[in-house]
Amino acid sequence: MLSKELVDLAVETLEQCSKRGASCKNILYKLRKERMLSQRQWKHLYAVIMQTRKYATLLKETVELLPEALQNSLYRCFDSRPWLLWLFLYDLLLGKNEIGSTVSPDEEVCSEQNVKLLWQCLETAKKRTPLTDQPAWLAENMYIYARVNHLKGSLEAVHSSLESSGYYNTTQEETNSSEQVVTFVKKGAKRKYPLELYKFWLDADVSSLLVFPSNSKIAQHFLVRVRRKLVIQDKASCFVAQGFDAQLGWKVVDACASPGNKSMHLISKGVEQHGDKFYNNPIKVIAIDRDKRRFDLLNRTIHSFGYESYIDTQRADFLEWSDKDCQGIILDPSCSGSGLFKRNWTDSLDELQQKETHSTRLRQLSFFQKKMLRHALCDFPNCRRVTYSTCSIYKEENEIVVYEVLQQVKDLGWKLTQFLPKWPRRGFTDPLNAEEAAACVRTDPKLDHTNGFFVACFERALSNTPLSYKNPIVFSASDCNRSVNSFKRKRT
Ligand SMILES: C[S@@+](CC[C@H](N)C(=O)[O-])C[C@H]1O[C@@H](n2cnc3c(N)ncnc32)[C@H](O)[C@@H]1O
Repeated sequence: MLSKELVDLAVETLEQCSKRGASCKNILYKLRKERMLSQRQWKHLYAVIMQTRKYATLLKETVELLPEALQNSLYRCFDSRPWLLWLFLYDLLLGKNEIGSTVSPDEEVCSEQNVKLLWQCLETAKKRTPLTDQPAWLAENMYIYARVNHLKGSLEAVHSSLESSGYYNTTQEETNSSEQVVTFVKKGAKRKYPLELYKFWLDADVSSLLVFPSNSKIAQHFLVRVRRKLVIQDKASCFVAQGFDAQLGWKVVDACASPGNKSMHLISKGVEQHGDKFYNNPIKVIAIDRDKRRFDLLNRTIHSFGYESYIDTQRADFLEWSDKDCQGIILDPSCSGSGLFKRNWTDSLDELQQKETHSTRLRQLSFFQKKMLRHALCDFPNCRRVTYSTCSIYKEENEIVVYEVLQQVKDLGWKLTQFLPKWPRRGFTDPLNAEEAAACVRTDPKLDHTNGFFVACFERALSNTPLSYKNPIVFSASDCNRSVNSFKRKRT
C-alpha cells in the first residue's frame, strides 16, 4: 500500500521528470538520498513511477475513448494534477489497485460501470498502439550516436580503441542472450557486464557516425570524456554538415551556433573528406550566438574539442551581421524543440486540456525564423548555399517558413536543392509543391530512431546574383511582431 505521503512524492517526481526533461532514473536516485527513504519504500516508488511513465500515453488514449461526459468528469476530478490522474489510472487498471482510497476521486466517476468502460477502452487503445510504438518505449530505447572527431583521430583508430576496451562492432539486428557477459577488472576486482551493452555499429546515412544501444555507457568512455575523439550527437543533427558539402577555402557563417555541434561537424567532415589538403586550404567557420550564457558554452565546447584554429566565435545578433565574403550559411535558429523526443514525449501528458498558448507561440517562432532566413538569403551577396534546419516537427516552423521566404528570394536566384537525396523521409507538400517538398528532409522519431528534425537547402549560381540587395521585410498579416525571446521555452 502506498501512503498518502508516498503518493504525493510519486506525483511530484513524475511532474519534475516531465518538466525538466531530465532522466527520471537520475531524479529517483537523488530522491533516495535526499528523502532518506527505506530501500523497500524507494523500490516501491521506483516501480510505480517507471510504470506510470511507461503507460501514461496509453492511459491518455484510453481516457480519450471514453464518452465525453465521463472524460470531462475525470478531468475535473484531477484538473490541476494530470500526473495524479495517470498514476491513479495505472494503479486501477494495470497495477495493484492500492492507491484508490488514498486518492479518493469522485465515487460516481469510479462506479463499477465506469471502471468496466475504462477496461474496454484500455483494450481498444492497446490494439491501436502496441507498447513498442508508445512514446515512452521509443524514448527509452532511442539509440545513442557518437561521431568521430576527425581533428583528433580517424574512424579506424577509434574502432580499434573501442575494441581494445571491450566494445565490438556488429550489425544493428544482432542481439545477444542475456546470459552472454564480458568481464572487466575494475577497481581491482573482476566484474561481469552484459555483452549486449558493448555492441556498436556504423550508421548507414551519416559517415563516421557510430551507433550504440540506448543503455550503452559510451557517454562515459574515455574517447568521449578525455580524448575527445568521439562526440555524442544525435543522428538527425548530423544531417546538416553531412549534406552541406562546403568546399575547401570556404568561409561559412553558423548563424545560431551554440553549443557548436554543427560548426564542429562541418570542420570534421572537411578533414574526413579532403585529408591533408584540408590543412593547406581549410574551411573556416564564423560561429555566432547572441546569448551570453550560450556564447560562453559555445567557447567552452570549441576549445575542449580543439576547434579554435578553424572556428572563430562571435557574440552577436545574426540579424545585424553581414559578411560579403562568406560562401555558406548554416541557419539553425531557436525553435519549439518539439522534435526532441526524449525531452518532449510527455508534453501532451502535462496538461489535461490543450491551451491556446501553443498556436500563439508557434506563430511568433515562425515569424522570427522567417526573418532570420530572409536575412541569410538577402544580405550576404556572395553566399551560394544556405541550410535552414529546426528540431521541430511543426509545418509552421518548417515547410511554411521555407515556402514564404522562397517566394521572396526567387528573384535573387535562390532555389531549393535536393538535400541528402538518398534519405527516404522528405518534406510535406502544401504550401510547398511536390518537387520543393521532395527537396527537403524530415526525420520521424517513431520511424528513424532519432529526434524529429527538418532541413532545407537553398542554393544559387553566383553569376546570376546581384552583389547587394536590400528589400523591406514583408510577411503575411498573421505574423506577429513580438520578440521570440519573450516566448522562450521554460526548459531552454
Ligand atoms: C537551436 S540552438 C542552435 C544549436 C546549434 N546550431 C548546434 O547544432 O549546436 C539556437 C541558438 O540560436 C541562438 N540565437 C537565437 N537568436 C539569435 C540571433 N538573432 N542571433 C544569434 N544567435 C541567436 C540561441 O541563443 C541558441 O543558442
